[in-house]
Amino acid sequence: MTGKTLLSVQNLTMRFGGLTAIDNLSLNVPDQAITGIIGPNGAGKTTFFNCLTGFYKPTEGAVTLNHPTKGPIRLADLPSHKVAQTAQVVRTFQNIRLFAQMTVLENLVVAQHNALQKASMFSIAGLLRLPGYRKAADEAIERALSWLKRLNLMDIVNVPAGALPYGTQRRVEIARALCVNPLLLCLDEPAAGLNPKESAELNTLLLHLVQEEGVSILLIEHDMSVVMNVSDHICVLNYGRKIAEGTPAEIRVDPNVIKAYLGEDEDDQPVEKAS
Ligand SMILES: Nc1ncnc2c1ncn2[C@@H]1O[C@H](COP(=O)(O)OP(=O)(O)OP(=O)(O)O)[C@@H](O)[C@H]1O
Repeated sequence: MTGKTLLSVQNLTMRFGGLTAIDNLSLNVPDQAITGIIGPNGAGKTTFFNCLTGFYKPTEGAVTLNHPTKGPIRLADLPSHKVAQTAQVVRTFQNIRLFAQMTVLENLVVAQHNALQKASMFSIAGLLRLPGYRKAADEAIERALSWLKRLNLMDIVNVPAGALPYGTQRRVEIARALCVNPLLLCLDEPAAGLNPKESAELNTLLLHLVQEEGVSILLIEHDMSVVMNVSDHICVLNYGRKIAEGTPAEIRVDPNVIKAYLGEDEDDQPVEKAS
């Protein structure tokens, strides 16, 4: 952790008609750390990500990314495709969104379409394969291979994504998001569908990304074996409101959290897996 705040959320509210999905949320997301976002189903976690990444325009409030070289960027001022490019805030989704028929490498290169499109001058240079476009295409492949190496995925470079085991597909999704060079990586339930061994491997990967690669992570997760083991800081939402914030040790014993989430009826309990 650098002690700096990477993302400031101030009085964020998102309403859908009469339903308040995010209710006056304020939160400081630390730089080079993992911040867990937990809460029962419908608490507003994914809506929060949708507000960050420009998919929704918040009803009220502001989210500011404190960019190390560009200064403060108000995310709501950017069109959604610029949030990744300019503010370097990148997300993954609850359900896997890889192109199943494409190889792992192709999936990672396609993710860099913004840079390639710019270099193609929106088709002419690309069609003629002019040097500027070729350079951008080579760099996209190099960047993809570099992340695949760092994430130990080189043995599946040419395998169609759809043929991979579920846990590996999740890893490829994270590699693909990293190709966009995020400062803040927003992961929406990356442990969903993973077995305990895969969850433990995910923990190692997330800690590596923060400690060795300098990425900051916002992590929505129901799997407590992941969120409690890797988070530096946790924010708990319930009905769109922040009901607690603190270290994993503080959150585990917080009476409001136990009542609203951790201590629910057996059927609704978040997944506690041995790691
Ligand atoms: N586009 C939308 N239109 C109307 N209501 C919405 C919309 N998106 C989300 N909601 C509602 O906002 C509330 C919060 O939903 P959200 O998906 O953010 O919760 P969540 O905490 O991510 O839940 P889960 O853990 O089940 O993924 C829910 O009541 C949901 O039905």
